[in-house]
Amino acid sequence: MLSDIPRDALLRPLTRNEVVGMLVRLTIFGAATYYSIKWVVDAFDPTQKQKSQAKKRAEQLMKQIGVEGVSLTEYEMNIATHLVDPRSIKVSWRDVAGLDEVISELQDTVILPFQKRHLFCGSKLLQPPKGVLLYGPPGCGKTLIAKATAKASGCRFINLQASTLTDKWYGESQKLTAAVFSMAVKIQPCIIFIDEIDSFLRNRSSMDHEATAMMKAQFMSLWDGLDTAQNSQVMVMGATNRPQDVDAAILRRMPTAFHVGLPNAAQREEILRLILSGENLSNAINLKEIAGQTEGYSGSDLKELCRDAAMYRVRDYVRKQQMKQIAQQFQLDEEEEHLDGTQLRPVTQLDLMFGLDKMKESKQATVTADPTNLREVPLD
Ligand SMILES: Nc1ncnc2c1ncn2[C@@H]1O[C@H](COP(=O)(O)OP(=O)(O)OP(=O)(O)O)[C@@H](O)[C@H]1O
Repeated sequence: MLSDIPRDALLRPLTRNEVVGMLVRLTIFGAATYYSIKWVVDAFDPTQKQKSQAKKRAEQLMKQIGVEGVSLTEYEMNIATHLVDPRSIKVSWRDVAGLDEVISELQDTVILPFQKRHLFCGSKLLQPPKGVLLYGPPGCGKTLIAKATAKASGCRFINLQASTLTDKWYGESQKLTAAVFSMAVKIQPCIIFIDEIDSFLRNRSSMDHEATAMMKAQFMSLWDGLDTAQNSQVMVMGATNRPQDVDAAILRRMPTAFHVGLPNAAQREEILRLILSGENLSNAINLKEIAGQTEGYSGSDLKELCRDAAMYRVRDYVRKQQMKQIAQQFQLDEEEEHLDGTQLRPVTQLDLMFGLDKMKESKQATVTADPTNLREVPLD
């Protein structure tokens, strides 16, 4: 084919127009190749749908919490799906009973530095902690406190599940870990909350997978980076039932630790009062008596007890309605006229006692199955 072109034409230098034309053709060809390859890769990527859903959700959440004009990487977008809008959190301090001391300390050490930033700027001694640990047995209010803290501080809140970082391909975990911190800095003030931090940052051992060990080391170094950035308003808040399983190096990074222990009798009474507030209670209710008989119960146990107690009157109501229908069938409705009401009867002391008995039985079964479940674990 080249032989058909006159020799002169091949040897003469290209004109300006020809060079421009060639460059344009090359650019179009390059762009077409790039987009075709991208389209094929995207079409065969099984996580593509997930990624675009995550992007949409992240954008929506960012808009909701009032972050605009911040551009996020693909990995930061993924982390952004775990953002919580403090205004959408229903829990406030009023929903936490019997933990006044913890709340007051949290207000001083965590919330104040976020809210009154100017008072903490001048002094190195007054720098807010970069890590806070809530520890204690299950069901005693750690998550409740974390949520109320986020609400009260007005900070952006990343509710990070360990699996978000760990259940990933090799290399992805490290990128996501980096994204947690870079995104938190972009949207600060921000609290990174990690529930069950022991499962994520547990004692390092020689058995650790290389990727896990690297991810932990990276997490710590990024965390330390927050310290050097004096003005950063990012805090890691961890919660655990098993502080003894958390890596010692991680515990050192959370010098401010709050023990959220099993409630004593007075605290149990407060929790019961809070849980039952708003319920229709009989005048003869004696919460002190129930509190006295629930030694070793967590707030969550007490809630379950009250739920059971409240259910007895629903069952009573349904049973009486059924009796009424049967009576009507036998034309006995005059006698059963008083059952016509649609109101539930008040919760009585007897209901609570029944609830307590049921709870005792189920606790007995749990203790037999796993005695370590209900034991309180000290920090050191
Ligand atoms: N101090 C409390 N005041 C009011 N309610 C409480 C309190 N403690 C626990 N509860 C009730 O128990 C439920 C469970 O509490 P929460 O999830 O905060 O416990 P937790 O300590 O985080 O438990 P886990 O370690 O199992 O995650 C709460 O939703 C709340 O209804």
